[in-house]
Amino acid sequence: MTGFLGAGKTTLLNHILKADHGYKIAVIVNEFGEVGIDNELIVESGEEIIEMNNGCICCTVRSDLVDIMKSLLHRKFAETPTPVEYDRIVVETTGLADPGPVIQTFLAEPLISNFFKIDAVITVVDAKHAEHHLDNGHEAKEQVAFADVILLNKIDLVEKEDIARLESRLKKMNSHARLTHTHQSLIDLDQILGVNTFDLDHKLEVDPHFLEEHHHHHHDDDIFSIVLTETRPLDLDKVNKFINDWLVEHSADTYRYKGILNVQKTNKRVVFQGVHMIFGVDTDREWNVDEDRTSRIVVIGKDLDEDWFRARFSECAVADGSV
Ligand SMILES: Nc1nc2c(ncn2[C@@H]2O[C@H](COP(=O)(O)OP(=O)(O)OP(=O)(O)O)[C@@H](O)[C@H]2O)c(=O)[nH]1
Repeated sequence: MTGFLGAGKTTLLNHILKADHGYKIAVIVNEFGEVGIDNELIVESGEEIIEMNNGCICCTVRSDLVDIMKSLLHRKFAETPTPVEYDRIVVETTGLADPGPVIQTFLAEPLISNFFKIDAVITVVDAKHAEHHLDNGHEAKEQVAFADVILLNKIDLVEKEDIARLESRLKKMNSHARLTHTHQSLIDLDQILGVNTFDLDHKLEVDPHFLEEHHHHHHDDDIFSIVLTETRPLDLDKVNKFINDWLVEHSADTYRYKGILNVQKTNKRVVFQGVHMIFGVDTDREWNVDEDRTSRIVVIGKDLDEDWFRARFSECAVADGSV
């Protein structure tokens, strides 16, 4: 499962985990940024969820992916203290991952290619922001080009003629993939699980060299993440002001942001996330008694003004530190 930052991958994953499809699914999630927030946003499902937060699945931690797959194999078939049952594995890549090297990892390692089959490369496309991302970087293009199934998501945010223009652009980039329009990544799971549409010849047409061992993916250095933390409770009015100023001054450079905030006068966690100008703030569960209530925001973007974010976030703390 791939797709640019904020396209709707975790939303799709949650849809898969909540649905009544009868499969046991193991999930591997790779997140961009040093602090994992996705794990907090994935629904409780009792399925095995393995996080990879130490780097990008398509380059620096490809060997970790191999180790995780081998360990899943071992835990299914050998007698181990931590057995796990699954019939399928869903891998959610980061929004900046190039799918080619990830696919290559599955095919190049004999133990993995003997026991696992790639069912489909599913690419979620953000109908609102895709044109900007396709125009400004190579990752979004690769993700579309390598897809077997494309979810053209967030159709609620765009006009019909914009969807038609984007759809025709996507079809020109990849005529092989099946394309479906979605809202909140809601798709009939028969269209994405057990579809057996992975086509190696198609991938080789996209990139004749992608199976070569030395293939190396280079991320644009100007896209990076910063993590903001604050141990003091936050004042909601100040947070609102911070977010307003952020959207006015920095929405173009902030590709994706997610945060879990400890706001004064509420015992619930405040979850804040967005993509460029489109953002949402909501409360979710209550903080657990022993839980560390440090507020954390991960911001991923282009040439981020780190000093501005740090200074402004620290001003959101309540003046006297009261809860
Ligand atoms: N309006 C609208 N918002 C959506 C839709 N699908 C997802 N979202 C929202 O878009 C934001 C990003 O969704 P995620 O599912 O977290 O995206 P993602 O691809 O996992 O993001 P990263 O893992 O950070 O790359 C969230 O706030 C979602 O609630 C949709 O169809 N319409």
